[in-house]
Formats: sequence, C-alpha cells, structure tokens
Amino acid sequence: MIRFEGVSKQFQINDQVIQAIDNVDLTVEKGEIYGVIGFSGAGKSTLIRCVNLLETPSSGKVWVNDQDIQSLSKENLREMRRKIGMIFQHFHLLESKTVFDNIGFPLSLAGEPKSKINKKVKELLDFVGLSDKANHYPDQLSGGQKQRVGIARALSTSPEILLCDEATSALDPQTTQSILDLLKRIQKEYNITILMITHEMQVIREICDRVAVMELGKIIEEGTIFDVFSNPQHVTTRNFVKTVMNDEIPSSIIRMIESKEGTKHIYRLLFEGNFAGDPILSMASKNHDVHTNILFGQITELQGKPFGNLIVEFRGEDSDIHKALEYIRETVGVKELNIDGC
Ligand SMILES: Nc1ncnc2c1ncn2[C@@H]1O[C@H](COP(=O)(O)OP(=O)(O)OP(=O)(O)O)[C@@H](O)[C@H]1O
Repeated sequence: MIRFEGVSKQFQINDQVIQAIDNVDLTVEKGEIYGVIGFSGAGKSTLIRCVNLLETPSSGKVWVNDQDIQSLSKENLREMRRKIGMIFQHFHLLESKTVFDNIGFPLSLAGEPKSKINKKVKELLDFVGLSDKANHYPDQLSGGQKQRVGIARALSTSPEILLCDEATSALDPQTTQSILDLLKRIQKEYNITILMITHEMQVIREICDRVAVMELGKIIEEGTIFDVFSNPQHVTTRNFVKTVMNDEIPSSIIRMIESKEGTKHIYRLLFEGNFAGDPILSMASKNHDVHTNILFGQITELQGKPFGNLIVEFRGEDSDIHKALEYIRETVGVKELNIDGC
C-alpha cells in the first residue's frame, strides 16, 4: 500500500520556484494497478519518484506499507527500497553487461550468493520470455525485449511494489500491448501493487484498476476506470478520455441525417455497463413494429463491462416508436439526438 498525504514538492532554479507537486493526497491499495495520467510537466515523474525517495517531498508524508519512508533509518530505507522495483521509459540497462547480469545486478549489489542469483535470474528470464537471450547484450535487443529485461531486473529483489515510469512510451502499439499483458501477469501471479505514470489513456484503460488525473502538480480527478471514463468531470480528463473513446458523430453522418426529409427519430443509446447482451434492438423492432437503422456507434469494454453508444434512427408510427423506446430504456440509456451531435 502506498499513501501520499498532503505531499508537495518545490524545485528552486535560481530565484524561480517550481511547484512540481501541490498538496497531493492519494492512496494506492495493495495489489491494485493504479495509473496517474497527465500532460508533460504535470508532476507525474516527481510524484512517483517520491515513493522510493529518489525525490524528497518538500512537505507532506509518503507512507509505504504503513511506514513513513522519510522517518526510516538509512539501513531500513535500503531494505524498503528492495521492496520497491522501478522500470523506466528508456530502460536504463547496463550496456556492458549481459541480459543475465543486468537482471541479477540488484542481487549482486546486495551481496547475494551466486547460486541464489542464478536461480532467481533463470526463473525471471523464463517469466519474461527471454531465456534464449541470457547471454545477449542490451544493444542486441529490441525495445520490447529491453523493457522485459528492465522488468525482470525490477522483480529480482521480489518487490511488493512496482513503479512504472512511462514504461511503454518508447514502444510501438503491439509491443506496448505485450508489455501491458506482462504487467497484468505480474500483478496476478506475484500480487504486486503497481503504480504507473503515463500520458497515454490507452495504457490506463488497458490495465489500471483506478486512475488519477494530474495537472499543474495537483490531482484534479480520481476514480475507478469505469467511473472516470464513463463520466469524466474535469475538462482535461474529458480530453484524455476523448483520445480513446471519441463519441462525437462524424460530420458525414451529421450531413446525412440533416439531408433526410420529414420527421427524424434519431436517438443515442448509451451503454454504460448495464447491458447483458440481449438483442434489444431487434426485440424492439419486432415487438413494436418499427424499423431501426444504426447510423454510427462505438462500443468498447471498460473493466469487463460494455461501454459506448449507438446512434440509431427509428422509422415507423410515432406511437410505436414511443413504445419501442420505452422498452429499450428498460435496459440502456436513451437520449434524443440534436443534430449538433449532443
Ligand atoms: N530536478 C528538477 N529541477 C527543477 N525542476 C524540475 C525538476 N524535476 C522536475 N522539475 C519541474 O517540475 C515540473 C514537473 O515535472 P515532472 O517531470 O514531474 O512532470 P511530468 O508530468 O512527469 O512530465 P514529463 O511527462 O514531461 O516527464 C516541471 O515543471 C519540471 O520542469
């Protein structure tokens, strides 16, 4: 468990004071994957670096497993740091050491016996799928493979917490996916608490349980992935959500709707985790003698629940359409559509 309590951090450059973190309160529960998202300069890196005291807060407290880390003795802090692994955007591998030695490096530093290092490194090489690369050097690896080495190295001391600093930002989408899958496996199999910072909402959506949005050093919004993605409150959060779940209707569809003559019965059906898979449109159509025409839609999955919307045109008698909509409303949200797409 990680808890930030009124944490602030200022940097001073000449006579200028930079407020990198501003009175942050945040709790990451044991075993969850918690994401912090924000634009460049929001304070994410500074925040995550306060967990292992790579940065010292100017004020406030950081608790790790109910221990105030700033009150630890040097020796206890060293011990605590062994429980906190970290992975980085640019991997930070030692170029002159093999994959095997990179992974075993934290254990060598801690003076662990060779037999223990060998056993642990072999287990981790297998876990991250790099057993055949043990004797390769970092410059012989792809970005994704390098990050796997970084992850294995972070796991070598059997940490309880893994800090991920933009761990997938240097990777292509396919490799990103494989690294995210690996992080999910780590959470499940090792029950590790993961705190990750990123500027990619896709990454948050993919694996996090909860998310905090940071701006100008403050947490401006926080919640479960489902709540934040389905009902973002702050304009910055809405902009992040839009990058992965754009519910604006394309202009070609709006033009097509506008060109239709006569009364238009066009509705937005909102799927917000409340849909059990019944064929509601075809049932509404069959039971109430209306025709339905899906004009546009985007349904995705958030934390295992369907989320999104469909823009549907209904044709038929007004009274039948009314009854069909009543039936649909029992299952999903229904909103009449203004032509401006709202
Ligand atoms: N060591 C430092 N000295 C001075 N200013 C710093 C230092 N580290 C960070 N800052 C400043 O603190 C603010 C927050 O930076 P931080 O790196 O935490 O943001 P970020 O959200 O991680 O951004 P990015 O994604 O670009 O790394 C920025 O204005 C940055 O310039």
